[in-house]
Amino acid sequence: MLFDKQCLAGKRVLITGGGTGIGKGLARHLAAHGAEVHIWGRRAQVLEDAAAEINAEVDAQRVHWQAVDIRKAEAVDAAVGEIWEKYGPLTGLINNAAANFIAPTKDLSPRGFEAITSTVMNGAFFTTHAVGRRWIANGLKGSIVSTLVTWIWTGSPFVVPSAMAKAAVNAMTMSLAVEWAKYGIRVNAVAPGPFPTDYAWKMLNPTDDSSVGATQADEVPAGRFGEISELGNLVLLLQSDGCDYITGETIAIDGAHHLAAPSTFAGLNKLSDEQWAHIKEQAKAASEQSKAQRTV
Ligand SMILES: CCC/C=C/C(=O)SCCNC(=O)CCNC(=O)[C@H](O)C(C)(C)COP(=O)([O-])OP(=O)([O-])OC[C@H]1O[C@@H](n2cnc3c(N)ncnc32)[C@H](O)[C@@H]1OP(=O)([O-])[O-]
Ligand SMILES: NC(=O)C1=CN([C@@H]2O[C@H](COP(=O)(O)OP(=O)(O)OC[C@H]3O[C@@H](n4cnc5c(N)ncnc54)[C@H](OP(=O)(O)O)[C@@H]3O)[C@@H](O)[C@H]2O)C=CC1
Repeated sequence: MLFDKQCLAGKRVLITGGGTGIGKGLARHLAAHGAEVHIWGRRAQVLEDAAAEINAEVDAQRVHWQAVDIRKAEAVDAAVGEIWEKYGPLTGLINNAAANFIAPTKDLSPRGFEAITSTVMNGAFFTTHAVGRRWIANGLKGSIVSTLVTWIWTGSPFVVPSAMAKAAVNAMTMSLAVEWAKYGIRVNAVAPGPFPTDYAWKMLNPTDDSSVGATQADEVPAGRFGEISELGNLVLLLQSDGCDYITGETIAIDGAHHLAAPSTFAGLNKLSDEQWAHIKEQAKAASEQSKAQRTV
């Protein structure tokens, strides 16, 4: 194990969308390093099962769950209040819940747009606000980390509501880092590349012909998908007291995926030496042809 098993002892971290995929992986990673973890989602059974699974692994009742729809501000505030009363103050928040699906933007209905943006943008704000205002009122410091996506820098076709809402949470990250630094509240984000998870892949790569750059390992310069344990290590560091001077940052963890954007020749990474030789042959032939026509 890279970090000490108890390095997060005394930390209490809320993870929205913590019952599945990346959120569940982060819950497992933080609990395995001594943190108390609270997970939220809209499916009680999924949350209960996830908490039981991780608690059995760490041999302690370290993961707690509440069924909360983060789109509902009052429910969010009540659930955060319940954590404070029943368990004590949080030390960290991970805004990880999201909704998304691929669709041509021209075919999106207002309700489809709303389903995604209200979860990603409003949900992250309501949760951040409910937790942050308690930290400020109680004179406590805290660490907020939001799970964004590299589309905040590049945009992305066919997932426009997600790209828009994640960009808004990036703006919240930079803005609150400045507004809340004086309270000792750090506000950062991570921007993962592709980390295949069950539900996200059903939404974003449902058929063979929907397999494009955003979900393909061979489009990542590092040549592979991300592993949740490495994302867990980054989040662990941001939730620890080890780097308190980092705030307002969104850190990409994507094997250089977004830097190899589709607007570049990044796709050529997959070509073999033989294919390159063929390309050179073709290009040289074209050059020779034009050379023959030169008059100066
Ligand atoms: C590289 C990876 C990056 C990963 C990023 C991620 O965020 S992965 C995270 C992935 N994880 C998740 O997404 C987890 C959470 N996801 C969910 O809860 C659901 O999948 C949800 C996103 C559909 C929202 O459910 P809900 O109960 O809130 O909503 P609802 O069912 O009532 O529909 C509302 C409106 O949307 C319309 N509509 C729906 N689907 C499609 C479609 N495919 N096409 C077109 N439209 C669609 C539907 O017709 C309706 O509009 P209408 O007809 O009334 O005008
Ligand atoms: N997987 C990947 O490659 C990447 C993922 N991300 C981001 O990582 C995060 C996790 O994604 P991933 O694990 O892949 O996908 P999942 O679909 O597994 O996770 C999304 C979670 O959000 C919860 N959720 C959705 N809507 C709400 C709501 N209204 N209230 C409370 N909880 C809600 C879901 O639970 P329920 O439906 O039960 O409410 C689910 O647990 C997301 O923010 C995503 O955008 C970013 C880049 C890449």
